Amino acid sequence: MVDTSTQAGTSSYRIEHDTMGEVRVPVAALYGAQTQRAVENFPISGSVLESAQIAALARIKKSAALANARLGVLDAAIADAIAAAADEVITGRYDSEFPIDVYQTGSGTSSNMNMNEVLATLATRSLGSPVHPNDHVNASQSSNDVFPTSVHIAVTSALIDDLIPALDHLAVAFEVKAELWATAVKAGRTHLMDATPVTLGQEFGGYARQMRLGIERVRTALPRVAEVPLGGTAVGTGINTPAGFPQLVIELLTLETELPITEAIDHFEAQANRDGLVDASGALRTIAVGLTKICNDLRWMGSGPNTGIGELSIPDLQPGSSIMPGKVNPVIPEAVLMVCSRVIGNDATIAWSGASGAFELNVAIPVMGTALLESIRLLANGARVLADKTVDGLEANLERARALAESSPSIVTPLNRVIGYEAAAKVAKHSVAQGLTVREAVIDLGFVERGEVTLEQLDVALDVLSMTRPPR
Ligand SMILES: O=C(O)C[C@H](O)C(=O)O
Repeated sequence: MVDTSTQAGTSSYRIEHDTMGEVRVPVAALYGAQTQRAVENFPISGSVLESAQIAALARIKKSAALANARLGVLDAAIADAIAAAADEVITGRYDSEFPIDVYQTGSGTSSNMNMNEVLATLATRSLGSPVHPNDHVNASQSSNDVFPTSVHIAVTSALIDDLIPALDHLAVAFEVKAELWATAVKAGRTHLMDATPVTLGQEFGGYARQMRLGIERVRTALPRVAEVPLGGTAVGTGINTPAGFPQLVIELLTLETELPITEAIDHFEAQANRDGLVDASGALRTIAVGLTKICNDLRWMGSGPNTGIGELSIPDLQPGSSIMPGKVNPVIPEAVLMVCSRVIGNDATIAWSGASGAFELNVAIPVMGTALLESIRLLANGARVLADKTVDGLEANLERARALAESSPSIVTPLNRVIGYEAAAKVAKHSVAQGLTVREAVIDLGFVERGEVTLEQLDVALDVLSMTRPPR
């Protein structure tokens, strides 16, 4: 397809052809006419495909070339040249040859053709005879099965290799604190109002479990993300593939990626929607919702130093204010809160895009892939940063935490069973109104004098630590 002649005044370009005619392409580019058209058609976001997805596309092309050779569709030398070219692209050294905007054709055809053109150029060079982007590199394939498969592969890999280990790392950090603070009593709070006591260990154990459930949610979504449409070609029928192609190409792809990729059980389902991605994003949204709550808890507990709750000291990482000297802020929880905002926003994008299909094809796949890969990266990095730069270094202000627990009027609750709910409510209100402890308020209101409760009963009932361990 390459016309090596250059026109006067266009020496930095070469002329390429496609089925629509001639296109001027930068002289050194490995890509061809269709990529150049897409670059010019979609100057929208300035964001291109993630490197992980480019590598996944190249792995698919390599597996397809080898499968095609084995099934007699491609000459072995051409297939080997394509596979070798794909290996080079997988290293990332040619990422700049993939300049097409994410906001492009909804099937990802432009990016599929970009890969076909780059591999065709590299394979042509190494083979010394023409390798065609469509006839050879794209043989037995369509963008409609290849491009979504590349998203699913990149997402599967990122979930297994990045997100799950990062969430585990954060869960361990919470578990360490849960054990350390097993008896560190503090005020419970519901509706942001004083409630009965808990321990810091109980709260942090809850956070750890929340992260472990997040891992379970991701693991549950994984098999559906790893089920790929490759082999269905244009509409799921597998038109233009040799018999046995889907099974063989996916077997080779599994070896190539070392991921638990499986062939779609129903190629029409797998091609017509991207529910697996919507599902995975839902798991990420739940994790982001949980992390938002946890980061806010940490900020509240670390608020102060003098006018806040101050049960925790959050590690000082950097001066907080350009104007208020000595002020230090909870910068990591704030950063992670923004991560969560983005993940929740990306989930809305992914859900809406997931609905953007008709009949045999979804037509919002590039943005789904990019948003999902971004969410995974942000959550994985955010979880690690939160663990290493905040949770690990948290210190409990044990005396302050206990004093606040003891000052909660809700510690009157165990007295319900001794003096009744209504009398206990009077005690709670009296303690707040008069600035007394609950114990003092009980005595002040004459409950001991009247023999309605003994001092020994009071000591047992008002022990804040024992309130954190109700009999089971
Ligand atoms: O690019 C292709 O292989 C197919 C395209 O997405 C289409 O369905 O029109």
